[in-house]
Amino acid sequence: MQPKVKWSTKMSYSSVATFHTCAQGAAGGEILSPPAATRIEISSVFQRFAEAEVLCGIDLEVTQRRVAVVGANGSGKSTFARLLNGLVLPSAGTVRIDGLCTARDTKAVRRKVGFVFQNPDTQIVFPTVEEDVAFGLKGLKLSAPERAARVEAVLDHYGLGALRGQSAHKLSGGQKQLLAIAGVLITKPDCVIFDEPTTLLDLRNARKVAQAIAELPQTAVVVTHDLGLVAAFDRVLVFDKGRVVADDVPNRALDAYVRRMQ
Ligand SMILES: Nc1ncnc2c1ncn2[C@@H]1O[C@H](COP(=O)(O)OP(=O)(O)OP(=O)(O)O)[C@@H](O)[C@H]1O
Repeated sequence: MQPKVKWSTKMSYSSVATFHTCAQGAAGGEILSPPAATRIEISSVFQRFAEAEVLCGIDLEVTQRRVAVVGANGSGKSTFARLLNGLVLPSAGTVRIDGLCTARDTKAVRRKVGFVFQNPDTQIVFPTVEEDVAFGLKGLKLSAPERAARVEAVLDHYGLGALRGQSAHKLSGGQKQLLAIAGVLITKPDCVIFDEPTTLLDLRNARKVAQAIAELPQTAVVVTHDLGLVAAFDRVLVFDKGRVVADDVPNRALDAYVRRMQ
């Protein structure tokens, strides 16, 4: 049985001086209100790979903006994260994002939900910083000035403006992670999934990425082993052996996790 918690919708992020706001301004649109929080509905989800049952009957409704997923190695966290934008489709059950079914409406879900991988090298595909970040706009119907404005806004926001002509693969680990985040956010997804975004980073770069996540106006679901990262989140899900074994505000959920790991 998963613990039942009555959640209130609240916004824990403080900064609204975000790329989202900047880019809309740069592109000539309205600024002001952040997007509504994304509704994630997961009903009776099982995930099997060959004989292995990796997720065993997950039922969740998520409407908070900052949600962390923690748990032991191999407990199913990344698989869960991949379900949220249709990278993995459930063996049984349904995943809905703002009413869209990941199995049936996969393309629309992918447009809505961005995914930042643990290792930015897997996400960086173009030679220069500017080309790489602009790639996400390829499928969108934008005019050349709109494209240029979005690229400039996102590069400036993540401190990459001066590096725009540089080889993306020559960036530092932290700069690469920020580039990977920029490459996802330039498409303005409603929700962003991060799979262990700070694992490969030193303290300074981990802090930069944590700040980038904290500033997002969108919903963010973050898989992490970095418990400090999630202290100010709205909700923490603790996974163990494919099940959600605690689902609570950070201090209570993290206490439950630490007790399990002893
Ligand atoms: N595509 C796949 N095919 C087969 N098995 C898989 C696949 N993806 C994940 N698994 C298995 O599912 C289990 C859960 O993996 P997952 O990556 O979701 O765990 P995790 O909690 O994110 O682990 P970690 O903290 O180590 O990153 C593991 O045993 C893994 O080997």
